[in-house]
Amino acid sequence: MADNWEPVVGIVGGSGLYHIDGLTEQVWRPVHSPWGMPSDELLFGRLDGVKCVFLPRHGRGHRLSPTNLNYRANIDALKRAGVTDLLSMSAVGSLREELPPGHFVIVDQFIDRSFAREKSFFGDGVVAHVSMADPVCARLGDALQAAADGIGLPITRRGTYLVMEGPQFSTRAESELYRSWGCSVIGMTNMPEAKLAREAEICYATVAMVTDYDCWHTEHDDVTVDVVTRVLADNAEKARALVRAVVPALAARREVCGAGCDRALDTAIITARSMRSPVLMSKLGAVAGRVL
Ligand SMILES: CSC[C@H]1O[C@H](OP(=O)(O)O)[C@H](O)[C@@H]1O
Ligand SMILES: Nc1ncnc2[nH]cnc12
Repeated sequence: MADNWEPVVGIVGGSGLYHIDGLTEQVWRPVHSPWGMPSDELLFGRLDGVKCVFLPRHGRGHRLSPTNLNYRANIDALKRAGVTDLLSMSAVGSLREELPPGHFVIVDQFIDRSFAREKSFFGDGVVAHVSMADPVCARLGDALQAAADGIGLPITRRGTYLVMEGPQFSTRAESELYRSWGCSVIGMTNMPEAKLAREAEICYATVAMVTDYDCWHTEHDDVTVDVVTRVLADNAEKARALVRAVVPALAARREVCGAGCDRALDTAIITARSMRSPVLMSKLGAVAGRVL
């Protein structure tokens, strides 16, 4: 590993989290991507001396819907910005009684039911298949757990996040179906974000912040934006505290990721070198340059 290797922590802020506290040397800068326009400029800065890059997932002012987010441009831009460790901060509905609004979950699995999104950097001309068996980085998950414990923030270590297409919320039958599948929380954005982070060899972890009980719970109102908004501000405060607590711990990383996220492409590309598309190869420079 190069002597000057330095972790860079990326934070994707979801609904309600449009900035983070305590960033020094702050500057918003556009990052251009061959995959199109990211959701917004990226906010560069330092937290306790650690390089950080923040991206509001839906753009400042929440302009972009989950379906229309350019997930590839977002991840490519974060990779270009040098991000090694990415924290996805996401509002979710709860599918379990024991995960009430205000509670946080460190997600460890996903079921991807999104269907109207570009899900890979690869394709005809450069075909690749990365493993998604363990879709989040266990090292980041451990660090988030320790940081949450350190600030007395109750957090659940494991859970499955069901990704729906949206933008409408689920029907009651869908909500009950996902509960019967054992899912813990539901949201609209973490896929293909997690898949693309894996393809880009960025360590990724999700902090799912519960805002509502979706529509299955007989003793709670069905989810609406109003219901969600009532909890968002509180959750955002806790999320900022968690980010501040975890970032210094991530700075201690001085070696390759034990979970292997940063080498995901070692065994993924199947297209013969002589047959690879020069056009796609040039777009893949930031994401896959290490192995191309
Ligand atoms: C405003 S409720 C629905 C909205 O909130 C979540 O967004 P994010 O994951 O970016 O926090 C959910 O996925 C929906 O996009
Ligand atoms: N119930 C819900 N369904 C989908 N996305 C959400 N984001 C917050 N609450 C949600």
